[in-house]
Amino acid sequence: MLRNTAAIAQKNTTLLKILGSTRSISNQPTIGRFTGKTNSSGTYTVPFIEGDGVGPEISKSVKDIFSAANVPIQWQPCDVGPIFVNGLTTIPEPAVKAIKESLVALKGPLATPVGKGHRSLNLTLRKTFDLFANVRPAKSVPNYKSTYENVDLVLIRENTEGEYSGIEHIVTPGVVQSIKLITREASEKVIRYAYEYAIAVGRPRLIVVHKSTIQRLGDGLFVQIANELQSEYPSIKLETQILDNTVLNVVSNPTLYKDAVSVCPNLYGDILSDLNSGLSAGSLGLTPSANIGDKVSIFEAVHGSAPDIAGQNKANPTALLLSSVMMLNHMGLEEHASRIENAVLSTIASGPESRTGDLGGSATTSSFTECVIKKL
Ligand SMILES: NC(=O)C1=CN([C@@H]2O[C@H](COP(=O)(O)OP(=O)(O)OC[C@H]3O[C@@H](n4cnc5c(N)ncnc54)[C@H](O)[C@@H]3O)[C@@H](O)[C@H]2O)C=CC1
Ligand SMILES: O=C(O)CCC(=O)C(=O)O
Repeated sequence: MLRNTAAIAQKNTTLLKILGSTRSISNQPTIGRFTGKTNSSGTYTVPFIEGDGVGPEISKSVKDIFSAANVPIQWQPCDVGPIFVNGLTTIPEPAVKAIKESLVALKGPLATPVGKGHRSLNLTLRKTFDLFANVRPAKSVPNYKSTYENVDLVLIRENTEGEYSGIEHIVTPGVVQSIKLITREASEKVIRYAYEYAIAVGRPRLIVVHKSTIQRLGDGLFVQIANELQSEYPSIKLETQILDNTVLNVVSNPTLYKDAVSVCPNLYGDILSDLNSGLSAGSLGLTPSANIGDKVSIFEAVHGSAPDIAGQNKANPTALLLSSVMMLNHMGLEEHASRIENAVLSTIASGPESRTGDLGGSATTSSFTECVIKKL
């Protein structure tokens, strides 16, 4: 057993030398730490919401790789099909109970009907468990050339309110009001988390991205709170940047953000993180994310259900795999995390025949998965 662990560690060190430093962060901020326990057989139970569209295909990839890597996790299928209570979209009680017990879950993409039916289940999950911070790292992959090189961006998005509050009404026919809600409570939670995250990962700058020149009260409060908290985090340099400026800077030279963590209100974060994915890989297929709450955290790819390629064995499972790697680090299973992460990255690094179509390769979801398993 010891010899095995030593061999794995040696293999990991060698791979890390080839691939550069690890992408997902094993140093955890002090807020939102995992407190779950293993069951009597030494494994963790983790609810798995496989999701819609490409969800089941990429979820199978994660399950096959975890099984081959002997990760001490027992998946629990988790159905979040919507239930309406007093006209509001809610998550079924068994799913809520399972996630509250496990304190962690992995989630595939969930599709949202446009303009009718249930409200977004993604947002409902974030609200139900108060997952106030959405961490979205976007990093270039070694040996995979895309338009930009050496991209290494970390964005933290407010995750429970802002433009996603869902407070809308018709004032009079032809006039609609959508409310962007910004509260001190939610803003303080995400900004404090962002400071702590910057310390944990050793990035000396925190950049608050905002548009308080126009949204003077809402974004103004967000910026004000960042300024107020600064004295508690003297090792972190706080900067404020207007959103349009950030967009220009990041597409002109993403390396300007290499030593920074950015934090912003909800919708800006949604859009900027897709931009960051485009800069790091030219595809959404690589970008993971963590939805962090004080007790519960849910890990998911940044991308959606990709209906255009669903059911065709074409989807890139990397974003969900790297989300699962973030989850393993969060749970303190760092060795398993780096083993899977290195196998995934070295598969992509091996060349076009082992990459999926979104990265210009010829691999299918399942052949990519087989390749990762061989590299474990
Ligand atoms: N967190 C979540 O579960 C999210 C769910 N959605 C939902 O997903 C549905 C589709 O949304 P879209 O706007 O089409 O965005 P999308 O992210 O599903 O797709 C955008 C483009 O990226 C490609 N793509 C996405 N994931 C990929 C992967 N793993 N491998 C290869 N290519 C990939 C798609 O083929 C498509 O061309 C909608 O119902 C939306 O509400 C959207 C974003 C996030
Ligand atoms: O729930 C949705 O349909 C989209 C959610 C979203 O924008 C996100 O996950 O970033």
